[in-house]
Amino acid sequence: RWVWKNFIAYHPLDNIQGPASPGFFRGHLGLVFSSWPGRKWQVDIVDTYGRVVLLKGFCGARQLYIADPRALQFMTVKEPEIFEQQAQFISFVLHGDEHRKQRKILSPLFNVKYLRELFPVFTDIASTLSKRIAGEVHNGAGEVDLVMWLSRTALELIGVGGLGYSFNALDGDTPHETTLEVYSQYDAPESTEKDTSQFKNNIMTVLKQANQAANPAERMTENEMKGQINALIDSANVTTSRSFCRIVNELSLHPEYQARLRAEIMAAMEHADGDFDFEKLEALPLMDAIIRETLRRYPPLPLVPRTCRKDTVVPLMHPLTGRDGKTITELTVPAGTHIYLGILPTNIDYETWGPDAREWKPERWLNQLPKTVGDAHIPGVYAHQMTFLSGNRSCIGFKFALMEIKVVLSMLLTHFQFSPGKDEIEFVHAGIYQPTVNKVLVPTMPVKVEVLRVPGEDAEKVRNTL
Ligand code: HEM
Repeated sequence: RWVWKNFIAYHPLDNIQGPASPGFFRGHLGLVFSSWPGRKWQVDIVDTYGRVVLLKGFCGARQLYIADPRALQFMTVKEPEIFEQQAQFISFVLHGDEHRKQRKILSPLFNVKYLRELFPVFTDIASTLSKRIAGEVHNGAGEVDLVMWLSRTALELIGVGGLGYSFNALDGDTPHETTLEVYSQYDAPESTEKDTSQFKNNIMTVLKQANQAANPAERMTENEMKGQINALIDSANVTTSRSFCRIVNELSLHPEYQARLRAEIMAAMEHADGDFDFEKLEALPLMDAIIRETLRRYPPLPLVPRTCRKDTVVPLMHPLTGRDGKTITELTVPAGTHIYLGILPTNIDYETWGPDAREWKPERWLNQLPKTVGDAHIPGVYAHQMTFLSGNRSCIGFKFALMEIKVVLSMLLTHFQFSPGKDEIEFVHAGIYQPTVNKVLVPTMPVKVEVLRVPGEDAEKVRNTL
């Protein structure tokens, strides 16, 4: 029956176009998740076959790669319960009502009011980062591998900002606690020394309180709670740290934008007489444009996977041409089909963004966006892009992430000038993008750093560069 169903009988997806499978057992899996050609391959298949592509998974299983905005809207906003997340991937591993309840409980911790309170804490952490980087630069300029410091900063920001717990991640080579230690120390009275307890309402306390208040039969076990905390740290840490890396790298390759952004930040700071706060940071147009553009062009996650739970007809915005030459205006997706939601190809679609869609061009956000951007009805929660996804599984922490990026960038640019080091940095796909050099799959990002201002000292030299 399995052979009949999968290989002989008519299958509704067989009319969709796609590349030939490179092998029976792994199908295209090696290519979807490969580091080379990785991201480029995902864009190429959409360019070649259309915004829905038929791929093969294990033992010939049919899979779909989808980058059609209406289909993405349908799967993530209209029918997210049918197109469920695969548990082994990033994010909260809860489904249905449990997921909805948890999201509702946590939402207040990600709103602007709460983020405003976190601003000084973020600034402190970013300031420590500047000291650490300055400590690695001798004689005013040198190459620094920024990936380690930027990763540690992201960990510390989610630790203190999200969990009310300092990992001391910027304190040299201290090993980091496991979730188990963080979780149990958090309960213990002697933990107060490490506990940044001005944030009593952090994710950990809110989750614990909600769990205790729940009906005993519905309570999460301690292990499930730890799983949630782990998922949160994972979701928040690598995505954000890789975004820091990507933006710093782009600024090092585009010195004119780096100088303009530095001038924008310095002007706002001087105007505020050093009293730089959340609102002022939010109001910097070039900063916003650079972040939007980097996250659009280089989303840290190029795709997210889903599984279709029941036979469903999915509408399309862009009709496809089937293998039989006829037009397809909707897809019949059988239960059990694995689907990749194509974030990257949607973010850089020529029809939406115009002929410069694949350039890194922050200027587009400072001018009026083409009408086609609005007409595309991209369902994403942020800036017409799918980087933080859409619907009830969209990134709950995206405003948190944006504030982290803004605070870190403003601190870095008012202390340092970045330019390319001797090795070219290549961002490769390793589930998420990571910076590497010389095709070695170890996160590395050596960038030339010139100190413009020793942390804690006057900004005279920075002013002179403007
Ligand atoms: C630039 C940085 C970030 C990017 C690009 C990003 C992207 C995403 C994406 C694409 C998803 C959907 C995953 C899926 O459904 O399969 C997601 C979910 C999630 N993200 Fe983020 N994220 C970022 C930063 C953060 C931060 C800083 C936090 C926490 C402070 C966070 C917390 C979460 C959580 C908890 C979920 C699961 C939401 C749910 O299932 O209801 N993320 N993120």
